[in-house]
Amino acid sequence: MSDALLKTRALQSGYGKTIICHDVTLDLAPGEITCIIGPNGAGKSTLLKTIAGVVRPVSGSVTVAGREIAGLPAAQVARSGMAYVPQEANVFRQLTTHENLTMGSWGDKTRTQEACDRIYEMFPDLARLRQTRAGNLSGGQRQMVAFGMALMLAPKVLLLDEPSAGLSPLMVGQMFDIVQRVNGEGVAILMVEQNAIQGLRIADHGIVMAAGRVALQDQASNLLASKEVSELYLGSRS
Ligand SMILES: Nc1ncnc2c1ncn2[C@@H]1O[C@H](COP(=O)(O)OP(=O)(O)OP(=O)(O)O)[C@@H](O)[C@H]1O
Repeated sequence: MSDALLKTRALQSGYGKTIICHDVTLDLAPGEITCIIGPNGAGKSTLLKTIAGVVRPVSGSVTVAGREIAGLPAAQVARSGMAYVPQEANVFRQLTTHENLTMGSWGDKTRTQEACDRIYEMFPDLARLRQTRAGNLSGGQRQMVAFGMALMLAPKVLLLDEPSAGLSPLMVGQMFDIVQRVNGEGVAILMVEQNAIQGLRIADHGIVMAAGRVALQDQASNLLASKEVSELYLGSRS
């Protein structure tokens, strides 16, 4: 796919001398959702961190809109139009919701306020909790603050590491609705999800990672329909 917004080519990365991600090649087209699934320890989070610039690649390439970003520091990666929501340690606990949202903003008060208003409209809970310290929020609410912080950057590509982790079943549904809404506004999303069935249901494409490699990639609907994928990775559907 030559018109992909985000591409990785033969990407390798890991920690110290240990290579975790091997030869990862993937494309994310504009406006699409791709969901990465796979067993614990498969290297899904490491892959996302590598694309985000948090873990340095050993070799290979990452481009956003044709611009090479592999090996750039995370702050420069953010300027490429890509935002990353990590799974943990993703907010400043001493700061309020509102302070978290506005801390990375660009100084123009009107634009910052407009961006905040959009986030508060999307996450009514955050509007209600705007003066609450993030440390006093639930895990799910903190996840929403982190999501909001990423959206303040008006990204073209959003990397989400397990957006539904730790959420109640009701909030999982809400979170996936929000992911779809953000995508509906034209943001391409690469998302890691343990909640594989729900993640694939809202995705265009799916990637199965196993032992640090892309084991399978296909349209999400094909992965959902596949007996092999279902038996190995999706668990019970009941
Ligand atoms: N900071 C680190 N230093 C060293 N090894 C790490 C580090 N983070 C992860 N690993 C190792 O890398 C491997 C892949 O971990 P990773 O978190 O990327 O997998 P994952 O597919 O996201 O798993 P999960 O679904 O459990 O979150 C694991 O063996 C893990 O122990």
